[in-house]
Amino acid sequence: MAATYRVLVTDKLASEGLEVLKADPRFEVVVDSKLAGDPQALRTALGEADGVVIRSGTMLTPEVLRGQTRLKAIVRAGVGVDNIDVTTATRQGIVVMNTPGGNTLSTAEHTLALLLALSRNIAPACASLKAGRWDRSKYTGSQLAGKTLGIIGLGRVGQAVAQRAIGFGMKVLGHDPFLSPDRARELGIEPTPLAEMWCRCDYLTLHVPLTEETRHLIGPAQFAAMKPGVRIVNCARGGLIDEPALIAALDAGKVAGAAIDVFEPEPPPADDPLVRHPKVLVTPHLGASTEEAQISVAVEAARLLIDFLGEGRVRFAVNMPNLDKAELDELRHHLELGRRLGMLHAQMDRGAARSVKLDYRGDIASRNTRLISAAFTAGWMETALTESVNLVNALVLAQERGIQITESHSRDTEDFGSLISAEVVTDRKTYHASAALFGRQRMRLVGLGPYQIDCDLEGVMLIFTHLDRPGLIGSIGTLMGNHNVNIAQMNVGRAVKGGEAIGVVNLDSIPPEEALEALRALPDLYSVTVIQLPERGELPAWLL
Ligand SMILES: NC(=O)C1=CN([C@@H]2O[C@H](COP(=O)(O)OP(=O)(O)OC[C@H]3O[C@@H](n4cnc5c(N)ncnc54)[C@H](O)[C@@H]3O)[C@@H](O)[C@H]2O)C=CC1
Ligand SMILES: O=C(O)C(=O)COP(=O)(O)O
Repeated sequence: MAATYRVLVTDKLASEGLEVLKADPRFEVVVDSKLAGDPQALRTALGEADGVVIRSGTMLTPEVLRGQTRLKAIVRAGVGVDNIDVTTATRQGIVVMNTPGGNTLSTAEHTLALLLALSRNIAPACASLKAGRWDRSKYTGSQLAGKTLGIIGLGRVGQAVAQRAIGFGMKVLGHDPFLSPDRARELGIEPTPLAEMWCRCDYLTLHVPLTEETRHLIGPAQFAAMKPGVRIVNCARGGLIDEPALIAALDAGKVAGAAIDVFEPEPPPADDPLVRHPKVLVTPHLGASTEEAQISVAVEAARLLIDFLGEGRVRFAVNMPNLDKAELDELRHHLELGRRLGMLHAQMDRGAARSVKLDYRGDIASRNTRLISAAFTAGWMETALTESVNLVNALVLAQERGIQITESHSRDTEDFGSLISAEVVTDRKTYHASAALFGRQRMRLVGLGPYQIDCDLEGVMLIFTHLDRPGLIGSIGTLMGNHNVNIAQMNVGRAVKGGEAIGVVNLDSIPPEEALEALRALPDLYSVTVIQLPERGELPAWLL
């Protein structure tokens, strides 16, 4: 059987992960770590891949990702996604996933290893002895027990470090805006504002992601506020510490020592002053480099890709809500209903969009409606945009265009188990349409403008407004027949007898232009629109 999906692996991945991918006949695996150092070749190779697995060595920059049309998934075998331009990936409709948890313990242990090695001068003492010296007093260290450790970032790694430091008899202070003070106390950590942390700690360790907000979290002002003789460990990301400011603080004696596992850039230049500094202990980004962590993240990365590309299941995505297989199976038809409603709106009114209001009623109101709104938006924008729109990027693309997509929810419905209504405001008009599923998957249009209607939301639909009078519907039928266009179904709706009414005719083919001209010339026919939707059962690739 020929493989369906091509997966590129551009960083060193444990063979156990590669085996998981290779064992699935749907997957062709291409391993090429040279690509990580060649952005142009990487860009070209990604053009022929459905998924890519990376670690921290591959930079997925905007230049590499822009314009990628085949690539659907990026999996980071590890935690930090700062080497991926997630914004560009999202705009391109590419899901970005990571494997949190798999390397937590190894990273926490490495942090403790650095903390101990720094305090006990392990590296210089080892080098000295190997050079033939027996220098015991020069390498007198400092004990961890009884000292205060400040942890910035109390996520998985930060908490695991806290637990271990407490085991060494340290007092632990912590700062994390997303951990409640009560939970921190339960973990034995004293929640502490950053300003207070600097002046109270003998040791500081960082465990936050690198973002625009955390870049240079520690700079000259923070070093100035620190307790003299503080020791610093960084096993998170190089950009978190302003490196020249750290060197100055080390030289001034304010900081007694630093242990650094991560750099900016990686690898650092051979003459990097921080790497060469005598008070700095360095390792080459080894936090996650244990056999156990590497097997765990590689196997998990492979499973994430198989689940996503093979089954449409989204786990550990950083740029879209997670979606498991059962939920996707259950929501699939509602997602498609939302998408078709969006496609209908786009064709009913081609004015400049201002806002969209989606109203969810009944059972569907308690489901993941944000995804249905994304599906609506994808359907609504897909013909207008050159880039492909899917569940990942639809809401972002709308937001970038200044279009607000809002939702309302209500458990009550009058006639339907679940009802989705969309109101789109453009510079021309405000248009309203509602749809519901009949049975599990029959998609029905049940409201158009002020009218109730009931017809299949599929294929070619001729929608017309007209005066509610005898004979008009018959002449439309005759006209279609004369042009050899077969009518599959016909439905009419009206607000009052003898007033303006709406008609929806499901056709087997698109009527020729002469037929439409003849229709428009019929007396008492006010508007005619031809809508083209997917046929019954047809789903886009991203919903299969
Ligand atoms: N050296 C290595 O090999 C490894 C490095 N890492 C790095 O460690 C970081 C943490 O990993 P995990 O603990 O697994 O991630 P996590 O997502 O569980 O924890 C990150 C924590 O940082 C907190 N945070 C975010 N901004 C903050 C701020 N401004 N101040 C204080 N806290 C803030 C978050 O609320 C979260 O609790 C990763 O983002 C990655 O950069 C992770 C694994 C291996
Ligand atoms: O998981 C992370 O964030 C790490 O920093 C580990 O990086 P690596 O996969 O070892 O290149």
